[in-house]
Order: sequence, then structure tokens, then C-alpha cells
Amino acid sequence: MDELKPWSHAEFEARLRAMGDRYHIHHPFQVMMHRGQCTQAQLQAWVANRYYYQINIPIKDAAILANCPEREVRRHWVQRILDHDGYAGEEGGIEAWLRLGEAVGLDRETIISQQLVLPGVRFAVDAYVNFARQRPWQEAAAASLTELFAPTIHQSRLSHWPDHYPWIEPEGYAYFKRRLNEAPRDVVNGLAITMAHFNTRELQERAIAILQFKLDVLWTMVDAMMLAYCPVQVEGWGAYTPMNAVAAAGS
Ligand SMILES: O=C(O)c1cc(C(=O)O)c2c(n1)C(=O)C(=O)c1cc(C(=O)O)[nH]c1-2
Repeated sequence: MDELKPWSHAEFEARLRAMGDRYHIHHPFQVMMHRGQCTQAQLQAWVANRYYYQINIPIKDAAILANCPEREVRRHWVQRILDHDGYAGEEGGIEAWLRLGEAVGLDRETIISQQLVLPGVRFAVDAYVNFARQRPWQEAAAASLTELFAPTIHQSRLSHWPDHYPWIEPEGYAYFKRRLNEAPRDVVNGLAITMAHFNTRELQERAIAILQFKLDVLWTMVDAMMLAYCPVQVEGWGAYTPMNAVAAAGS
């Protein structure tokens, strides 16, 4: 049987973008957050858990660099590490995330200690880092393409949280503002790599599967948080409390 023809770049990109239907913006925990239905304890728990993602993004990007023999690609990709870690005169995204944590009422030692990070969140984030370590760098670059959908979620937080959660210190919003500038630039670069490398139908379908894997990482993180921080009542059984959720919920 003849091999299927590759999709045109336009069709391939459209198929990648269509996967935004499965982005974590549609997860019930994110929907609750978006509608202003989260308690302060739930928002704090989300920020503390997401910290584990934030600190692992530059480690993931360093793994991509380590696997990439192309200087031109590294010259661009290294900027992602600097965005998060910062450099002289630039505090970086991780510091901005810690300030978001403080703006929602956490103290930075608690966040940095990772004591609130749930096992499910840890497993999901570690799966992403391990993917970047073990797979060809072009595959890991394609996995970053959930960033296609990230500006929408960052913008919705900037637009709605100040009304819904007036107790959040305005200082906390710096992280989301930064990402509005950084993510579109990353996407242009990530898409160019993906278009160039995944150039047969088989490889294009592989790219779709990789993006689904990454969507699953993000979805699984919020699944773990929802189970831990939104009370579930099972008849004849106590409330569900994973090991370290009690301290996080502050109840
Ligand atoms: O708040 C979010 O919903 C969200 C999602 C994602 C994403 O889609 O992976 C990223 C970010 N934020 C983000 O801030 C960020 O720096 C980032 C880097 C990456 C990546 O895969 O390299 N994703 C994301």
C-alpha cells in the first residue's frame, strides 16, 4: 500500500492547533478557578503545586539543549532557560512565580520546600522532564507546543482574577504578563522545528501523539489537585485526603 501523503504545513499546523480542545483550560479545576469559585486555600494549593512545574521547565529545556547538536537551535532555545531562571538584572519567571505565591498568601519557604506538591503532580512533571531527557530533541521541542494555547489561559487570569479574587496582591500578576510576551515567541520557534522535522505523515502523526502526551501531563496535574482539594464524599467513607493535602487546604 502507498504511504499516505504528508499533510501540508497549513493542515499540519491546523491539526496541532485543533488539539487546544483538550487543553487544561477545559479542566473543571481550571474552570472553577476561572469563574472565581476557588477558595484562597485552593488557589494557594494550585500555586504551590504548579511551582514544581515552573522549576522543572528550565531543567527540561536544558535536557533539550544537551541533546541538540545544532548550534543555531541552541542559540534560540537557551533563551527559555534564561526566561525562567533569570540573569543579571532580570529576576526570571521562577522568582515571579514565588511572588505570585506570596501574593496569594503563601510564604516562599513553604513553596520552595515543595511540602505541598502532590505525588500525582510530581509524577506528571517528572514524566515531561524524562521525555525530554530520553527522546530526540525535536520530539521534546514539539511537546512544548501546548504553549500555543497558554496565552489564552494567562490572559483570562489577568482579565478575571482581579475581580474574582480582589485579595490577590497586584504584584502577583507579573508572571502571567511576562508569559504573554514570551510564549508567542517560543511558539514560532517550536512550530518551525516541528514543521521541519516531522515531514512525513507517519512523523506528523507522531507529533500529534507527542502533543497529546503533553496535554495529558497538564491535565493529570490538575486531576491530582482536584481530587486533593475539592472534597469528594464517598458513601460510607471519609473525605478523600491524600497524604499531604490536609496541610495545603489549611483546614
Ligand atoms: O499556566 C499555564 O497554563 C501554562 C501552561 C504551559 C503549557 O501549556 O505547557 C506553560 C506555562 N503555563 C508556562 O508558564 C510556561 O512557562 C511554560 C513552558 C512550557 C513548556 O512546555 O516549555 N509550557 C508552559
